[in-house]
Amino acid sequence: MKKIALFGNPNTGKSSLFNRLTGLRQHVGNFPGVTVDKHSGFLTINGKELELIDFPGTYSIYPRSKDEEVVYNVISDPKNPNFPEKTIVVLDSTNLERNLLLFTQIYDLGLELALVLNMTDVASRNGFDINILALEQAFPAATIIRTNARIGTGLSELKEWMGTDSEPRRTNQSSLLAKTDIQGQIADTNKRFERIKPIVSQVVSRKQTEANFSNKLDKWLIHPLFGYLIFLAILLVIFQTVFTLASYPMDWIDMGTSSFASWLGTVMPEGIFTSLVIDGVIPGIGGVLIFIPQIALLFFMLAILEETGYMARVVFITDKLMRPFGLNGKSVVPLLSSAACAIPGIMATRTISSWQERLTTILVAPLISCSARLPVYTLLIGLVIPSKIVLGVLNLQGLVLFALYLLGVVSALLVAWVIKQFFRKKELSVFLLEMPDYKSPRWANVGIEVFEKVKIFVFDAGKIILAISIILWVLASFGPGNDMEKYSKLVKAPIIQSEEAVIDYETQVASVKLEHSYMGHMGKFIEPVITPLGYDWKMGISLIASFAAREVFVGSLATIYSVHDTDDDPKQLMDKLKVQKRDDGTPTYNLASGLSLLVFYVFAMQCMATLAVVKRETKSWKWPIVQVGYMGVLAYLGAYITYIIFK
Ligand SMILES: Nc1nc2c(ncn2[C@@H]2O[C@H](COP(=O)(O)OP(=O)(O)OP(=O)(O)O)[C@@H](O)[C@H]2O)c(=O)[nH]1
Ligand SMILES: [Mg+2]
Repeated sequence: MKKIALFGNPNTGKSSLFNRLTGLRQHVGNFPGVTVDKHSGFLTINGKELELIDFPGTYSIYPRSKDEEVVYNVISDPKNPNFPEKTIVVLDSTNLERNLLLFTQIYDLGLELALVLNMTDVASRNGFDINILALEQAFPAATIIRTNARIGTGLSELKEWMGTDSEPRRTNQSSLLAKTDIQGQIADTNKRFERIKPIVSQVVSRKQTEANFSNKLDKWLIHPLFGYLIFLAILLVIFQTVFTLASYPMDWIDMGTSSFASWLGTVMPEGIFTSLVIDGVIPGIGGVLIFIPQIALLFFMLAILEETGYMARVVFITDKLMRPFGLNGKSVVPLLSSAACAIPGIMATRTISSWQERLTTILVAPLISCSARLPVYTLLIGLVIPSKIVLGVLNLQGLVLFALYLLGVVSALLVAWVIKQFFRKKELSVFLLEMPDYKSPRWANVGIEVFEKVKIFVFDAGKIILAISIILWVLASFGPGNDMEKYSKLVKAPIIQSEEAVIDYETQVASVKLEHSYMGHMGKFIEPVITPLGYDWKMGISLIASFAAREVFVGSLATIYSVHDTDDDPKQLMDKLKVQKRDDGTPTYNLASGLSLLVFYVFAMQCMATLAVVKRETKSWKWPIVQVGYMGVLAYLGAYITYIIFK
């Protein structure tokens, strides 16, 4: 079958054309780097079936990153199964000078090609006048077609060209440089711009129009001071929304799953299977559903920012700040989103086209303190930090909370810097980023984006989360021999059958059972390892249980210390923890062990949902394992040092 390739700079409308021609739904976004892999679709012209391949946008055929290699690999090798018979190079008519670099590189290879001038509407709105005759003279071997992919003008002409038979042409690969010849590529790029400049000045003339809408807005939005302030304000709004608005549906989901579970408890016969469903499967499913509101809301807002073109400005103004750390401007939104939850944050790294920078962002994102750490922070701070005023106005507890968040951010940047030293990859220093015009968002695109993100999370990450929930349930519900039964019989049954006494009895039984379960044994087993950090086996159990999710820490401590209803009265658990003593009579939860636990929670990778998403996004178990490893080492060392200092 005849293959036709779509090449072009990022954000020139390749995917829009592809969708128009093939009727498929490729994700389109007003943001460079939306397509990160090639996609093919089929169409029939004059009874002949053709395969159209949409490639990721690149500024040059020489790759600057892994995902851009796909273009070079195909075009440098006529034997490649995807080597096209015909090639369409899509150019943004408002920026010919930059777009022609890639075009001349492909033109010189002698392929059968069409030069598609897209965005003609934007060009004429901005007063550009393009002299087609002069362009034809400069590139006689190419067919020039003008299009507007948004509404579909010029498509019939393009289809006609695609349908005509072409004579087999000998491609001329001699102008192609080696992929690794960076010096040669830079020299070649400079030479090409020398050649392009006079062509552009002949082809393009521009009427002096008033500063257009986009330019006027940009005066403020990429202003060196106001740009940042506006961005911060927008972020504040996003977080507030994700935090507050999402908390309602999250509460409903939480309530819904727990009341469903307790209802099931009343109708199902008592036994292992019921316990599996109620304590393993339903909390597992609930643990997946609970993240949906945050994911949907965040991506709804990010999709709007992306569609309008604002995101490209964010990338532009933050890029310089992030480069020294091996990150780029596109890492900013994922990292900031991680303060709400690392899961949508990591999923948002898709827009980072450089694999190295994307991986770095993914690896450090969970170091940013997320909302699940907050209950743990609050409990422990309340326990070991006195509520007093320091430096005149600051509350010490608030200050510690702030310090924990700061520790997360600083360590994320430092780790990113360390990762950069590992990679040491030479990237071409020419970084071109263009500002797309502001456009009003297309709601269909926003909807598709939100739906896709939620779907990926539920189906791919959901499976793993459910599996780990069940494993944890097994560990907590079974124990060696029949110790669990034996010891729980020793708990004295209440003499007076008041409701309170019964609940009290049940929570004590649960606590004894947990102590003698596999999980309890694991807690005791790891005790020697965590004693240097100032922890005992009870904390050990909670640490293991909170591998599922950090907030489980509070709940499992409540079970161990036989406190029921932490939701209604968190003070009850705190009071109980305050009076716990070690063997030598000192309090279990003192400043040193409390701070050590806090530091542990800043660093430790205790969220299976995040791991599941990292596995999904990096398509291998390698990176989640690396993440658990390095964060575990940080957590252990950090907690150890903290304990030594404050002991
Ligand atoms: N006004 C106007 N907008 C267009 C035109 N063609 C595409 N767009 C818009 O430009 C943006 C980018 O389009 P895409 O099709 O995603 O561009 P792409 O070249 O595939 O981008 P990458 O995959 O990132 O390289 C979208 O918001 C489109 O709706 C056009 O001719 N006129
Ligand atoms: Mg695309």
